[in-house]
Amino acid sequence: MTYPVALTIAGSDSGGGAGIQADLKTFQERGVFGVSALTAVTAQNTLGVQRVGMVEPALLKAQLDSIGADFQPTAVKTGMLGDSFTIEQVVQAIDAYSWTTVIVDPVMVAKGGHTLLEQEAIESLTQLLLPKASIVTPNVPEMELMTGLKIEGDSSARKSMEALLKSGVTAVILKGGHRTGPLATDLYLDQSGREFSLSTPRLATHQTHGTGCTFSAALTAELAKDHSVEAACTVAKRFIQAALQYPLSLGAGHGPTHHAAYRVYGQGEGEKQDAQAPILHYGHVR
Ligand SMILES: Nc1ncnc2c1ncn2[C@@H]1O[C@H](COP(=O)(O)OP(=O)(O)O)[C@@H](O)[C@H]1O
Ligand SMILES: Cc1ncc(COP(=O)(O)O)c(N)n1
Repeated sequence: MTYPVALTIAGSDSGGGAGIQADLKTFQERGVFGVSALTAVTAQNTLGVQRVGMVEPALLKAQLDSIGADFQPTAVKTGMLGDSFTIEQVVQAIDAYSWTTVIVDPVMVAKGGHTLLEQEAIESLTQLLLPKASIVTPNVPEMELMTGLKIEGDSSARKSMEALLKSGVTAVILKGGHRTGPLATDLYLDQSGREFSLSTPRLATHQTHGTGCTFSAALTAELAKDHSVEAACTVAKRFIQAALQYPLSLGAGHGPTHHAAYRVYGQGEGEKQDAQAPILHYGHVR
């Protein structure tokens, strides 16, 4: 059996908690070989983003072609894409190399408020990239920007998921980090009408830099190993919960999550049973 390969197409975070760095650390933790194509370089730390430079288009294309010519990634993840032109290039590579399992984390704004996707590129993302995607994993602000619908409760959350499915994406996971309440609940809905939710206790922490990248990278790794969508979502939720629960306390701002925590502190099995294991609910997303 060949070792599974996962590709991340994303920006570099010099602070190591988000972006390409979070993705590759997570891929390694989950036992897949990570390859990467950089879209942008950010000068960034736990205090914020100090500078952003896009990778020149020909160099991005060369990276995608190098990977496409020599590897067969069984899952591909996108993170920070920056602008419309980059999105178009990514779509071309998906077509050219027939990458079929594509997870889109629609990164738009960093936790510190810095814009990571031009406003005008949101339309390219929903119209060009989402029709090629297996799963899109927006947080609440990203969902509101993509659909133009305000999310105030569970019924508006569900409506916005239905609206986003019209883009042609196979499945939507609406992440619950930006909502309130005792549980951090992620909602899943797909084109076939299958739905479930994953809940864990909401942790009181500011060490949340890169949560979205880490969650979607864990999801991508599990799908690269050909695990079912449901099993992959469950592992991703456990992985991010452990990463938030056992912080490293690095930096003076929004610190990174602990990418090794799931392996080191518990995987919700046997003796290592994790009290924070997610509650999986099937049926109607309220
Ligand atoms: N305080 C928290 N406690 C527990 N889980 C959280 C917390 N914040 C975020 N999560 C989880 O982390 C993952 C990423 O969600 P979110 O923070 O909304 O994404 P993003 O980084 O894109 O804003 C989701 O599974 C979400 O439920
Ligand atoms: C290169 C890069 N990609 C993604 C994020 C989003 O992560 P977060 O929302 O936690 O700031 C980021 N800050 N930097």
